[in-house]
Amino acid sequence: MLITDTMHRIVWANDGFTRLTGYTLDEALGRQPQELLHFELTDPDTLHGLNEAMSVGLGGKAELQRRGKDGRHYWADIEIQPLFDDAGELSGFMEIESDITARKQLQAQADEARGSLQDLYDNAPCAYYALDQHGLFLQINALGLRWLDCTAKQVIGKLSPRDFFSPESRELFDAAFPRFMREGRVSGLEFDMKGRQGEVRRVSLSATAIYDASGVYLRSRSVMFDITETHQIRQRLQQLTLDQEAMLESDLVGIAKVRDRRNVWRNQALERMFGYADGELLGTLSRQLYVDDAAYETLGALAYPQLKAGRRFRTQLQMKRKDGSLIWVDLSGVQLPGSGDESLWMMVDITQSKAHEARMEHAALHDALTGLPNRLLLGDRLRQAINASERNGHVFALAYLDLNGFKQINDTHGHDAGDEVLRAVASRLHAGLRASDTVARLGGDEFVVLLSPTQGRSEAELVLGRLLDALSQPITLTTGPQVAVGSSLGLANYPVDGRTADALMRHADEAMYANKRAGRSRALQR
Ligand SMILES: Nc1nc2c(ncn2[C@@H]2O[C@H](COP(=O)(O)OP(=O)(O)OP(=O)(O)O)[C@@H](O)[C@H]2O)c(=O)[nH]1
Repeated sequence: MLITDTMHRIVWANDGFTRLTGYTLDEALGRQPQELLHFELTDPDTLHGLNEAMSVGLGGKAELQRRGKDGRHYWADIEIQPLFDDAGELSGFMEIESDITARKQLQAQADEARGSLQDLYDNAPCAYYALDQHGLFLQINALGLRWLDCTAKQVIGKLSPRDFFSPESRELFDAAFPRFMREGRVSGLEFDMKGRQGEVRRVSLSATAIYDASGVYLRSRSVMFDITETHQIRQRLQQLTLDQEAMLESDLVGIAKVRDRRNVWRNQALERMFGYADGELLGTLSRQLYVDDAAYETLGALAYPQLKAGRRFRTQLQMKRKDGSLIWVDLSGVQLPGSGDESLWMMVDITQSKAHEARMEHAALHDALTGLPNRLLLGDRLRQAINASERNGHVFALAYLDLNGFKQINDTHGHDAGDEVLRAVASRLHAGLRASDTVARLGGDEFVVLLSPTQGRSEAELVLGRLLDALSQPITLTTGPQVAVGSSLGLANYPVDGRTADALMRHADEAMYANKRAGRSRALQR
């Protein structure tokens, strides 16, 4: 404690002053406390306010930073009171100063701790908030506000998280919040939340409830994590699993996982495709799906080296159903990565498309009316015959055949009757030949017979003579009448009459016309 005169000069100080500042009374006398104990970090505004008050004869209170005689800084709590003489005139000031350094230090530490907690609270990677019993925000950290795109003022006491939720999430919240208030805990609830600017997040919420002494709910302590990315990945994985299951359970593709050629997994489509009951193929050897041992061994020998080399194996082959019937299968296999010796096989029943393919191929190469090979297939067979004869020196014959009087049948009995005659001619020609011979219809009433290698020309002529005999027999139409057609024939022998398909055809054609012109209905002249 000290006393100053009106000029703020120290006129008295007690022992406490000496203990606090280090200055003796003698050293202090006549000096101003400000000059004696001034410390530059002292808040100038506080000091100024105090001086102002004293200049008009008032006292005041302040917390100031001081420096003692030994240079030690300390915080002082200062209370100044004006002193008056008997006449009521201001005679000086009494100053009571106490050391509050320890308290100030504690306060500073507490402020710092509070600051770092606030920092943690605001910048944590999650939203922290508290909700009152109506579900309204009592408090929310900076990140939470950022997610909502709101200021604290806009939400505290006014809004609830549910105001930012999708309709489904709102329903979930409305059901969960009363239960949470009763049970005091909720964990990992997921909501879809949308900030005011429209940014959508998936959040996971956990909270504990705080109650007063009588068990009345006061507030929540809630934490919300942004799990948008995890949620998206989870959804993608789910979709992928669904896709995969759909694919594996596809009705069209039979799938088997195979180890040591045994089915360790299969889908139902596989069993359906091969006529087995559900589960019947599980654990069985794949041998039973093959036509025979040879097919099974051949497939294994072809496929497994490819699979081991990391390549996909694919083929089309006939396989066997449980009832023994055969199906065409498009089979592809691949080694399963990281599975040791397991491979995955996919099988598609292509029986129908194979049959369709065969029909298309037949249609492209055969005459629709008679079913005989057409010009295209004849050309192919002819070239094959030439190649074979070039290799082995055999001879063969080609005959061009054209009906006579056919137009008349059409004109008299109708086009259907004409068709019937063409079919009858085709069947007679076919019946009169060996399997290795070819009879083709070029169109209209023109046919070509390709005889496989013969012993000589006479043998060919013998066969053709029989054919012409057969053709000259009357044909009874389904409508009743009998008709007869003649035929002119021209022969070409390989290699004497030509070495190419074109040359042979031309020669036979010309020979046929020559015969027709000469009126030789069944002549065999060249
Ligand atoms: N019904 C039927 N007639 C056909 C078909 N293709 C061609 N024609 C007919 O067959 C007839 C062939 O005529 P031509 O070659 O003069 O027959 P042709 O009376 O035997 O006389 P030549 O061959 O000269 O001896 C024509 O009237 C064609 O319209 C067919 O697929 N079905």
